[in-house]
Amino acid sequence: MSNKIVVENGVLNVPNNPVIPFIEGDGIGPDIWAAASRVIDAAVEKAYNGEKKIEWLEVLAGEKAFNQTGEWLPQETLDKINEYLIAIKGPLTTPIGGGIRSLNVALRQQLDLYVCLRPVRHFDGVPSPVKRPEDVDMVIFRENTEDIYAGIEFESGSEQAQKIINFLQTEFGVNKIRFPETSGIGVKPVSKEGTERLVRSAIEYAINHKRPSVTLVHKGNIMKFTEGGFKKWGYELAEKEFADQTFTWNQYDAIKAEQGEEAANKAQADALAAGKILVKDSIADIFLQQILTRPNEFDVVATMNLNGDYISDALAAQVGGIGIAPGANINYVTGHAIFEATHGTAPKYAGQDKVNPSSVLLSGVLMLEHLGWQEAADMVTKSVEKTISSKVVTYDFARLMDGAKEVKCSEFATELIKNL
Ligand SMILES: NC(=O)C1=CN([C@@H]2O[C@H](COP(=O)(O)OP(=O)(O)OC[C@H]3O[C@@H](n4cnc5c(N)ncnc54)[C@H](OP(=O)(O)O)[C@@H]3O)[C@@H](O)[C@H]2O)C=CC1
Ligand SMILES: O=C(O)CCC(=O)C(=O)O
Ligand SMILES: [Mg+2]
Repeated sequence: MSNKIVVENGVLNVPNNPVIPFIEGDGIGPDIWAAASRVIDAAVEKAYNGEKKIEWLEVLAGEKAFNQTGEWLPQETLDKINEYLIAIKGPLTTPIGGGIRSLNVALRQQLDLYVCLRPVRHFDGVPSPVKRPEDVDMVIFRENTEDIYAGIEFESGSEQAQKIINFLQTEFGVNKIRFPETSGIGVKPVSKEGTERLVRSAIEYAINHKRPSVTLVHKGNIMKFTEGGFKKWGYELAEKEFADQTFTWNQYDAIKAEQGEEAANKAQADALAAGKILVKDSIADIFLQQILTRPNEFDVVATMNLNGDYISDALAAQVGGIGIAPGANINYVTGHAIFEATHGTAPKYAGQDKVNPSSVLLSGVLMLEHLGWQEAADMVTKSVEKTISSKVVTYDFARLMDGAKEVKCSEFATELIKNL
C-alpha cells in the first residue's frame, strides 16, 4: 500500500505509515521540533501498539535551505508538500523593513492554504494574566491569502510609489495623501471569493463542532470596501448557503426595522432555541476589549489576515502565551494543510534548549486529529495537561508559577512522554 495521504471524494485517506514532510524552522525551530516530534512519535506508537508510524520527510526552507541550496524556499519543498498533502513546520525568520518577504506567508499563498485555523483554549494549571482564563474557548479562522499580507507594497521614494501616487492624484482626484513625496504605498485586496471560502469554512466548523456563534471581526467602519466588504459578503453567504442553520444580526436588523425590536428579539431567541448558529459581527478595536472583558460571548471568529494575526497573539496571551498556541493552514478543497506554531523564531533563545515546545506540539495534535488519529491526539493533550498540572514546565510558565520545577525544552518532552 502507498504511504501517501490522498483525498478521495473530499475525504482524507491516511495509510498506517504516512510520509509527512516537516520543516524544522529557524531560531528555536530545531529545539522545539526535536522535542515535539519525539512526543508525537511516542504517542502514535503507544496509541496503536506500533501499527501506525509517521515516516517524517525533512524538506528545507529558511536559513537551513539557504545555507544548503542558496534558496530560501526551494521549489522541491513546495513540490513535496504538494505531493504529500499534509506537512508540519517550525517558525521561519522574516527580516523587518527589507530583505526577503515572509516565507511563512509565501507557503500559505503558494499552496493556497486559505484558512489559518488557531484554536485558543486554556489548559488547567497554565498561568495566565486574567482572572478566568477558562472562559476563553475560541477558534480563530483567519483569512490567509489576501489583505495587506498579499505583499503588494512600494517603498517611499521608489518610481512605483511615485507613479501610483501620481495616478491616484491625477486620475481619481485623491488629495488625502498627507505627505505624497515620502509615502510608501501598500495595497489591500479583499475579495468576495476569498471572504466566502473563509466564512464558509468557519460556519461549517461551527456546525460540525456544535459551536453557538460565528463572529465576523472587521474594521468596516473605516475600510468600507475591504473590511466592510468582508462583513457584507460574510452575512450574505450565511443567509444564502446556511439559511437553515444560521440566524444573522443582519436579519435581526431587517426584522427590527420592519416589525420593531420585540419581534427581532423573538425571532433571534426562536432561532437560537431551534439550535441555529448566531452569525454576528464586531468591529476589531472593541472586539479586542470584549475578548478580555467577556470572552464567554465568543466562539468561532472569522476575520481577515492582519486582524487575525493580532487577535491570535492577544488571545494566546490570555491562556498562557504563544508558547502554547497551536495553528494550522488549510485548504479544505484540495486537502493541503501545513500545521505550524503561532509564535516565531524567538532568536534570543535559539540553540538554548529552553523554550516551550507546546505550540508546535499542539499543532501536531491538530494534525493527528486532522488525520483521524484521535487516540494519539488525545494522549498528547492529556499528557500536556498532566505535566503542567504537576508543575514541571519550561521557563515561560515557571516564571509565572509558584513552586514550579523549570526544565529544558528537551526535558519537558521527556516528561511528556513519561506522562503519555
Ligand atoms: N509562523 C512563523 O513562522 C512566524 C514567524 N515569525 C518570525 O519570527 C521572528 C521573531 O519574531 P518575534 O516578533 O520576536 O516573535 P516570536 O514569537 O519569535 O518571539 C517573541 C517572544 O515570544 C515568546 N515566545 C515565542 N516562542 C516561544 C516559545 N516556544 N516558548 C516560550 N516563549 C515563546 C518569547 O517571549 P519572552 O521574551 O517573554 O520570553 C519571545 O521572546 C521574526 O522574524 C518573525 O517574522 C513570527 C511569527 C510567526
Ligand atoms: O511570517 C512571519 O514572519 C510572521 C507571520 C505571523 O506573525 C503569523 O502568521 O502569525
Ligand atoms: Mg503572528
